[in-house]
Amino acid sequence: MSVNLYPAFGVLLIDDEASFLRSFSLLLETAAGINHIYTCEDSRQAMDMIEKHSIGLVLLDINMPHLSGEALLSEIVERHPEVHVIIVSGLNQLETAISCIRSGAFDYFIKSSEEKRLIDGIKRAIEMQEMRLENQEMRRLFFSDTLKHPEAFANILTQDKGMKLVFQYLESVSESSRHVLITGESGTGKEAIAQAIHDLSGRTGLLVSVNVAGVDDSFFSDTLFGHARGAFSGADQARSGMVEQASGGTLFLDEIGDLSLASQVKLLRLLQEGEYYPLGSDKPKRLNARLIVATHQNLDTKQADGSFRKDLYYRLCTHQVDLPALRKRPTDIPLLLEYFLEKAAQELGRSKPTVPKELPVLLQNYAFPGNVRELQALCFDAVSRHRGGILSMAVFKRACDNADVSISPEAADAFFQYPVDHPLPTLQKSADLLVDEAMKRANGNQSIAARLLGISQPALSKRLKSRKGLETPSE
Ligand SMILES: Nc1ncnc2c1ncn2[C@@H]1O[C@H](COP(=O)(O)OP(=O)(O)OP(=O)(O)O)[C@@H](O)[C@H]1O
Repeated sequence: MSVNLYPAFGVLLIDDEASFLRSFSLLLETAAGINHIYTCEDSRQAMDMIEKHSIGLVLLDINMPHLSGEALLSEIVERHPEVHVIIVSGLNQLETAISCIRSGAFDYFIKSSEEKRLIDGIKRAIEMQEMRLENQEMRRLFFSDTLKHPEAFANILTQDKGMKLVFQYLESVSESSRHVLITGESGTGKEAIAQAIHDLSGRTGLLVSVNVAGVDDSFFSDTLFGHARGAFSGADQARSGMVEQASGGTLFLDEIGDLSLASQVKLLRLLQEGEYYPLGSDKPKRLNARLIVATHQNLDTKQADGSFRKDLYYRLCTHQVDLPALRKRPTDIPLLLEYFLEKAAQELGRSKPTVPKELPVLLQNYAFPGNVRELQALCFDAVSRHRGGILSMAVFKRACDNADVSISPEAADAFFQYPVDHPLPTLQKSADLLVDEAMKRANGNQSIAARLLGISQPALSKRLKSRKGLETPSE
């Protein structure tokens, strides 16, 4: 069975004491889940190992025969400045520590250091190295404008630049062990993106999804952490929680913005400690899953009104993507329309209907509060009612007619930002400007423009004709 390696790069332990190498490896694996480890007893072979095994972090002893730790440190810094080196030495000498740090060591610990301090220092170095690699990957993707694994996004159709940047960003952080926060309105594809992140990560475990909206605190603990036998009346059997089921894989917590404050504390503790206790058990278990969380809520507002913990937010937001609403990516609408009509036709065992050419234009002027999910549902509804010939627009028009067309305060503010030093346009002029804008948005289609303006098509046609008459120069 293949095992997930953490971190993605190799960690090389160099020490001439074989027994120390064994116990140190064991400590790194049990206390920090680090299992991508190489060991080296003869410091003369270290440079070859660094090159052969894509080493990103070296944990180096100082006192060694043949080639001392200080000499090796200088060589690593010169030939592989990208590799972080932490000195883990039996020597408790301030001078040596200062000299190593000056020569380029990332940190210095003595072997008898408190275990937690040592592990925290090593984790810090791993995080820094992961961040450096992510930045490097992001730069590469930014300049090449290509994806290494487009297949991971095969189910997320888009030709929107913003979405493509999201894909590139996710590819560059895919191998990181750090958590990802996905925000975006309902139906924008957050769950589909979580699946893509999991596929890209190469993790061999499962993607386990839990919707935490409306879940009370004890149900949350039981669902995530599981319980021991006899933990409460009715717990006849021990049951593993979702954290364990996602071990070696990804745990996806959807609707995290709706999590109760009591459960937020538990989630924070899980992330801080990296371990948890099943209900009724005093044996801790390690968190061995990557966490992805998603919400359609505005977490800034929720932090401001005290309903979402700031410390939890900071833990979750190391990697964050915000998915644009469908109305903000109008070029995706024709693409998704074709895709969902085809899919609906296949599932309903029919041939795909012909799309009237004004349908994409109509939909590009609709706000889509339910985003991609809503478009998908409309397509299925339209195909199921279709009786041959050109697809009727009735289903889509009904959705547009039911839309809330009230202007939001922000839109109203933007609309009335008319420079105070300009004279106001007359009512007639304003109406003409509105008509022009509607015709532009409707791609010249009068019936769609009339809908946008809330008037009938003949009324719009009359208005346009009378304007033409006025514009014709008199002889
Ligand atoms: N770009 C896309 N291409 C194809 N299908 C998509 C795309 N985006 C979303 N979908 C589909 O739309 C539906 C809704 O997507 P998804 O469940 O991922 O949204 P969500 O943001 O998680 O919604 P919610 O906030 O309500 O949980 C799914 O069936 C998904 O497969």
